[in-house]
Amino acid sequence: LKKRQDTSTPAVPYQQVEYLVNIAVAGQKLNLDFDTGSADLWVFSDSLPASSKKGHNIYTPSSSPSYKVLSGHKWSIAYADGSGASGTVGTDTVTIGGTSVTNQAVELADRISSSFVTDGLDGLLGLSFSSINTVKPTQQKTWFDNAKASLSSPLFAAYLPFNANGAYDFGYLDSAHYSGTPVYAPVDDTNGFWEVASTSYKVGGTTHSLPGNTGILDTGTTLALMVDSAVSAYYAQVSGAVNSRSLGGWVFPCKGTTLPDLSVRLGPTNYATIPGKLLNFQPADASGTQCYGGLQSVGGGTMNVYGDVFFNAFYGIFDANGPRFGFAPL
Ligand SMILES: N[C@H]1[C@H](O)[C@@H](N2CCC[C@H]2CO)[C@@H]2OC[C@H]1O2
Repeated sequence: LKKRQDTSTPAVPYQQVEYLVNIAVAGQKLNLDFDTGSADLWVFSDSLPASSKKGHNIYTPSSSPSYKVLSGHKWSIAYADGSGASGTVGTDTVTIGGTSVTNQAVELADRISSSFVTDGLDGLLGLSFSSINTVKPTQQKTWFDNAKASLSSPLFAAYLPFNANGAYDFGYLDSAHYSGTPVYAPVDDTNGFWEVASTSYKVGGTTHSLPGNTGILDTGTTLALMVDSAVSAYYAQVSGAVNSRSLGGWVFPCKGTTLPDLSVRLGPTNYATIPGKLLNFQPADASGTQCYGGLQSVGGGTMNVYGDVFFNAFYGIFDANGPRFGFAPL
């Protein structure tokens, strides 16, 4: 984090697990999932049932002198993966790296869906545009929106290398986190996402067009999710690949498969090439004969989702000036 007075503070340390980042809400340390695909900052709170709280860091507003209730305010969020949470709202001081935001809306979960109990996270920190924040009756701003004026540049970057510790850099680009020169694509924030045009892709030496398609850059999504025509064209290059209903998506033989690279167009000019080796997500079954692809179907529509498998190959720069999205190989 670099603030205007340029005090140099370490990049925010973060753990590989769910790309969690340890932050302080009024001095209470929590592991939050930094999510560029949503705009709510919510935490496990002491109003959750004991069974849900097991194994989690819990934010207790009663022990925070700076906490204030945002009376009459509620939130409720449903995510694309079917999970969800809801509760009440307050404000407190939220510090990430060296930057503190006072009066940050902190959404207290009094209900969470089951997947959150077993996940290693204590909540989410939304980094999309505040226009999709779910707090009612008065919509609230993201931590980045509140912090950006005090950062040396109104930007943050995601460094999420495969199987290694990473970082979120707020206010500056860390040259140790990427190679070459970043290229940029204009962002359309109409839907509240870091959304760019994504009108073609390349696989196996062929360029395929995706008329009218876009892509959102979403650190909270694990895989790359594309429209069916692209997913089919990709796995047509992989012998033995099948779209398995029982295994929940496209799988292929773990042994003997060399996956092709996937190049996706971001913006009017540039392609980002995800190496095939990053597109083998994990064994799909206990026997380990079938492997589950890192590229899966987004279902319907024309909005592709570039999740963590993208960031395993590229430093992602989320720049409010524009807004624009930049990327450079790790
Ligand atoms: N932006 C994403 C969000 O981050 C995801 N999850 C929601 C709750 C935890 C988090 C990680 O599993 C979910 O999948 C796609 C979209 O919604």
